[in-house]
Amino acid sequence: MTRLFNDPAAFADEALAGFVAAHRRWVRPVTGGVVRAGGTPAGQVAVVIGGGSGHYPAFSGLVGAGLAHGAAVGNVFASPSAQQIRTVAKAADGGAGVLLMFGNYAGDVLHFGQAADRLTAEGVRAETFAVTDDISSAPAAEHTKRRGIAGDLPVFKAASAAAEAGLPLDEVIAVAAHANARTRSFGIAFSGCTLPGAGQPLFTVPEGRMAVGLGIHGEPGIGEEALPSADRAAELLVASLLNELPDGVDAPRGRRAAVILNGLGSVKYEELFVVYHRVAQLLEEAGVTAVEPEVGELVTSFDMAGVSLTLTWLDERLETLWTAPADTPAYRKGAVAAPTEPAAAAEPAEGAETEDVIPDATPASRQAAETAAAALRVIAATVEEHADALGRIDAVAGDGDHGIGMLRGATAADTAARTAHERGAGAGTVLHRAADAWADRAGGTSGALWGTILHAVGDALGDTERPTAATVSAGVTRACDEVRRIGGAQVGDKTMVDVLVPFADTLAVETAAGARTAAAWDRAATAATTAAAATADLLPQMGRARPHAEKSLGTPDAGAHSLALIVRAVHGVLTDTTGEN
Ligand SMILES: Nc1ncnc2c1ncn2[C@@H]1O[C@H](COP(=O)(O)OP(=O)(O)O)[C@@H](O)[C@H]1O
Ligand SMILES: O=C(COP(=O)(O)O)[C@@H](O)CO
Repeated sequence: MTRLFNDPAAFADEALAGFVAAHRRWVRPVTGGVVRAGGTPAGQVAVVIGGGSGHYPAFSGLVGAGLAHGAAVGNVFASPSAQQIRTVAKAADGGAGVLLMFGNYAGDVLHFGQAADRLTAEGVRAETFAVTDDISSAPAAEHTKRRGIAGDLPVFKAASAAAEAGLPLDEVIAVAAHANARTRSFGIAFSGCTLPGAGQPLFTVPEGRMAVGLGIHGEPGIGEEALPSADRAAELLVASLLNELPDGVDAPRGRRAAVILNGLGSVKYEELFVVYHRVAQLLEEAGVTAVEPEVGELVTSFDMAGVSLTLTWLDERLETLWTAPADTPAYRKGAVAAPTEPAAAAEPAEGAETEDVIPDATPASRQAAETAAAALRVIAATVEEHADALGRIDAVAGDGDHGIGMLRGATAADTAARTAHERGAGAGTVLHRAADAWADRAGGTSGALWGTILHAVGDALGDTERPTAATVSAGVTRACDEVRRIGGAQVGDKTMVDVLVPFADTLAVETAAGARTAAAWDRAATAATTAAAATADLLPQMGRARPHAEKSLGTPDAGAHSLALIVRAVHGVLTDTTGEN
């Protein structure tokens, strides 16, 4: 249970403010997160890590000499937005490029990828790297689909130490890839976490049982077993990792490994030590030398009761990087060198980058903008009405935050759309402003995808022409193509794509047959509703729910369901404002 909070929606922001107040020796706040208080030494590659809140000390607690140069901090269990990541990276850039590092989650992949694109376009060389250490989240043959859990730390540390040693960006990336390929984690859980303000945990484990193969967002385990003794738990963890050695490590005997026994939030340190006692014995029996082991809370999940074991199979180079000094709020070892001259702080003052000019629009487009703004109003109201239910659907096999994220995004989009409309914007600009606000405020997978959808429709509508059924349909088709392109999901993967495709296709068919906008939209929305319900029979192949595929059978996909609710509600606006049907 998370007991101490004010407004649950403000929890992540308030926690970050308190963290900064307590750790000014190491960090300074910037828009979207924190950077090292002393800045990045000039000419050094900056490693910017990030992810959702709720995992402390990941990610802000790992910023400091020898470790990250900055951290982008998202809302609870949601990736930071591309805009947040961009501003943190610009503030951290020391002139030698930026490596953006994160755990492999759909939202993080989308937002960090978009941030890298924007940074590159602005002249800052930026690359991304996703950590994939959790062996329970996909088979070895599909290791690129694996999640990042406590293995984040040794991979971040290897890359950061390489940057600190003055290596150029390409070599820092190669170090990250090598460390990641040699890092494996496996975990067990005894109870789920309760998000601030939530009445119940994201999952429960029956008395006397444990979940095997935990996630760090309250995702239920992939299996369940009888609760073991501490020694049995240690045996399961060690055996699971020794069972899957990385390429280049033929046998454990004679090897050296960085070892992390990680508590997820409410397992006491003494319990961890009891488990580690047996872990250390087992590794020794297997002939593995544990190098500077860490036993404690390094990547958490609020109050989740669980523990994971991480091994990074070291070679000489990785051992040097693992044992290199570090000095951060939550992780310290050795003595770090005195800071060298930092690069000049590069964060632009908020709002100072470009003057906020609303592009010219024709009267016809400004009139259409009224409909667009009204649609955003209805979307926000619809999401608000269904937010709790969306969270419950998402909690079945995901992280339970779909309602929260959608509400943050839709509310921000509504405000941005209304403001732009009041300032005389055309339909395209209203939708672009709404898109940016949604993605920036919500973060997470759905934030990135809804930002993409609204942007694509805005592109099609523009600020000049009076939108027709054909331009609206073209915009929706474009949105559908873009979502498939950036997310990589296909129909049948149990995502919002299962609804977006029939919605776009029906709209196109009806429009080509001569239907007016509202009538075509009505039939497309009906197809969307049917398709959303049908996702209940699918097994998820993408996103957070994938490792828990069986659990999600019988429940529709959260993002598919919210999309269907939204397009149905928007039909009311089209009917009301155009009088068509
Ligand atoms: N690769 C993808 N392509 C399209 N949609 C996706 C993809 N991955 C996840 N989704 C959609 O995102 C929804 C979850 O959104 P959100 O709650 O923001 O997720 P998360 O908490 O995992 O970031 C899923 O229900 C699914 O519809
Ligand atoms: O949950 C996180 C990010 O993934 P999403 O896909 O945006 O939910 C975050 O807590 C870990 O980075």
